[in-house]
Amino acid sequence: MARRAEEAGWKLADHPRLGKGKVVGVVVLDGWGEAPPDPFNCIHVADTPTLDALKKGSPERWRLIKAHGTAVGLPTDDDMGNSEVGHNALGAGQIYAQGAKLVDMALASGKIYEGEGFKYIQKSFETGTLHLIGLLSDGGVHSRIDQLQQLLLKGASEHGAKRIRVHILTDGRDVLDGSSVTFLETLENDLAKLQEMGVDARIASGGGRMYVTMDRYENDWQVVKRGWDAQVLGEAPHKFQNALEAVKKLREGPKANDQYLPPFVIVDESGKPVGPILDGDAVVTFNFRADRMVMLAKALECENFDKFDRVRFPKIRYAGMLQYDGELKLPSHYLVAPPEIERTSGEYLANNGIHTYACSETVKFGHVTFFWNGNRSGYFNPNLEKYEEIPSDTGIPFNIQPKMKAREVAEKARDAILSNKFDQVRVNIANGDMVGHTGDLEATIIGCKAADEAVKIILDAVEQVGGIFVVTADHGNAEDMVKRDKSGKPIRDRNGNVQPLTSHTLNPVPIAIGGPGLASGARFREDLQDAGLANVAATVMNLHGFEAPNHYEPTLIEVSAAPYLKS
Ligand SMILES: O=C(O)[C@H](O)COP(=O)(O)O
Ligand SMILES: [Mn+2]
Ligand SMILES: [Mn+2]
Repeated sequence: MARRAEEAGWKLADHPRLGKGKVVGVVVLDGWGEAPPDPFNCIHVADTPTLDALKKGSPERWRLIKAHGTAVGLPTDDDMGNSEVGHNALGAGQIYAQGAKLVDMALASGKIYEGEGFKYIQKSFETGTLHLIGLLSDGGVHSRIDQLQQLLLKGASEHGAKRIRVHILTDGRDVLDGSSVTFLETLENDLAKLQEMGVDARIASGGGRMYVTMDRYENDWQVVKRGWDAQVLGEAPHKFQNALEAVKKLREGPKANDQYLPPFVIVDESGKPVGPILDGDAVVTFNFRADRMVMLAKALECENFDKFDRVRFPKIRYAGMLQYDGELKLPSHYLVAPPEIERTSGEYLANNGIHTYACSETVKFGHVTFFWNGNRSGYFNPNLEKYEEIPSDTGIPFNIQPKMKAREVAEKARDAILSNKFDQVRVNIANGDMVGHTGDLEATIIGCKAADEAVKIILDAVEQVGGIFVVTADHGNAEDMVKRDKSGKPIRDRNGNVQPLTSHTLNPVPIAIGGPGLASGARFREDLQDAGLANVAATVMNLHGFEAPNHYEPTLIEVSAAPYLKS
């Protein structure tokens, strides 16, 4: 093994001051940023003694790091962080231009229309319909409406599409609830312009992203089926002649919101759906992010498919905005090549004999495995790695069960740490993020407390075996749950009500290191004020007793011969 690693350039140098053989517990708190104390900061309001103690510990072992914008490969510093880019950066130790940026570049240069993917779907433009399916918002996490507009207006119609049908998924998760109406108006406006130009362009179906289509990690295939029925078969419980009317009306339903709108189809005067997907059509899923599109990609592309009854499997030309799964090569056609994230810390550590255990519940399982490993789902070395998934609750919003599976995940991690079989035990604790996205403050406070308790279970196990811990997060969410004005004050309506912020934030996230196995002279450096998530991989490698490769973002820690002094 050592020889092979050396030959392929995978061998890591020994760290001059940090030894090997200590278990390193790596905890990623999903959606856990740092913000000033405030009634809408659910992390502050919640009882979180474990995380509080880490923060109060000392600046040598607790600090903040950037988790948004260019620090994680997003187009601008106005882009909030998200799990995909966050875990990519944490695991890869390098900053890659991410999907949003790659699509922007391909559109700006026009290269998107010269690529194999576009040329492939273009073959259907003469006689078939072009269907565009995806998340309609400017959230920039899974998709962006301006990319749809450019692809639609400039691209497809200028390149010969004569009949276009858009299948929308309303957001309210990466953007404010209720904003679906404005995005829809923008889209209708664009479609009207296309119609004036002689293109038969319409919305064909819709539904809320969390209830229709955008499930992930195979948590609930019924979500994808609901979308399939509306988009492909033209069948849904709600039928409207106009999409704006559909969304406005369906939002009136009890507990209805953008994320969970029921599926609807648009029909003509005779009640016939205006845009089912038929043989000979082209389909583009315009989300650039993989996790919540790859299930639909499977349904659209795989001959053998048993997840639900598709009823009809149309012969289409299908392309993803990006390729969503590089190993399965799915979809096989795509408009923009995904980032090639290489030489991740997981692969290095596997090549240097490190045994790794990774665990999360279903809704975040791929985050701590697939995203962490540079969008790769398998093991690097099955003899050294074990990935375990705890099934998430299905069919309910997470504010109903805000504790989620935090305790179960922590207990698995505890057992893995105590087993002495693993060098690294890595988990994602989902509550801050998943409950934060519901906009329900009370539930989020409960979720944050549950996450803190989970961290305690893991830190206690680390303590017991004389190990080391790293506790950090992938981006903010639960620390700010209200829409604010420019000065930071919550915006209130006439009745004094605030609008919950369901999305992620631009805030930095904490990172804490410690544990009895951590060398007494190890401390955070002071010269890396601008450090971000990509600096964590080198740090973790150090804690395993290795130097990080030169092309990695620098480690956050330094080790002096003498113990550091608490300030
Ligand atoms: O997919 C989601 O749930 C949100 O759009 C983003 O959340 P995540 O980046 O934390 O997964
Ligand atoms: Mn996340
Ligand atoms: Mn999230």
